[in-house]
Amino acid sequence: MLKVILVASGKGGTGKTSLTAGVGAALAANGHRVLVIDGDCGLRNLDIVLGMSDRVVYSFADVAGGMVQLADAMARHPVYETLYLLTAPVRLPALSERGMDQLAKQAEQAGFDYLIIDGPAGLPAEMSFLAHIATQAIIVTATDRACVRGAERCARTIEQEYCIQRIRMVLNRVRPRLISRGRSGNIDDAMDEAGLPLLGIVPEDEDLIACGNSGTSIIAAKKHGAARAYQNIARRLDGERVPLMKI
Ligand SMILES: Nc1ncnc2c1ncn2[C@@H]1O[C@H](COP(=O)(O)OP(=O)(O)OP(=O)(O)O)[C@@H](O)[C@H]1O
Repeated sequence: MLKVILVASGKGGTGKTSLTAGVGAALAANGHRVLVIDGDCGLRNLDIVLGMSDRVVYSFADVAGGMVQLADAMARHPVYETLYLLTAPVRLPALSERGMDQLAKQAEQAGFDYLIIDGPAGLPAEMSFLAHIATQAIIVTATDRACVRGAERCARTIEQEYCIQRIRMVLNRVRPRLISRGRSGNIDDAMDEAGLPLLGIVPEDEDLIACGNSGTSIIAAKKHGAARAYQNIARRLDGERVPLMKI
């Protein structure tokens, strides 16, 4: 059965796109059929991080609006054959819940196991349409208190307004040295402040920045650091019990 996962955050730039690309590639590398959608209307960049800018023509809004079928609109990843991308429209489109339902239905009929939506930061108007089809959410946050507070607010709204019950948190850009010196919030404090179960932690990893710029998959490039963290998260999404990585 198709799992539809919304990746969201309170603040911008917390690592949603990097996580969507990394976890999507990890799930595909583990044999799943994965459709990733860039939900950041007007500010799309998942195609760049996936190295697929030259492959995208249609957006998810074209499919939801009935202008094109999913099978004709989605683009296949150059390395992972079971990973597909549907990009975001360049302008904010008129969306409908019915259109989004049709999109999810087509994804299910096409045999996808996962549909991962790289959502916009915060809670703009289009969020309600993206959240409408989601059955679970991942909130991505840094460990600093302001960011965690934003994550908590975002999670609460997603739960109350869009009725998504399964919401988990990923702590990104975790820097153990700063934590041990007391200069960065620690993992327990972040969990207490957000009141959310932890799906995973991703260490600060400068290779991510280089990979994102060149469109190289971090999963293909290395086995440790953020790549390992994304692999662990993919396995947990799949129901495996995987201990938190030591960083
Ligand atoms: N664990 C990490 N270590 C180092 N850099 C990271 C990490 N995660 C993300 N980044 C970098 O942070 C920047 C923002 O990440 P990303 O684009 O994934 O965030 P976003 O939440 O999707 O942003 P937006 O809210 O603007 O859509 C990028 O340059 C990315 O390479």
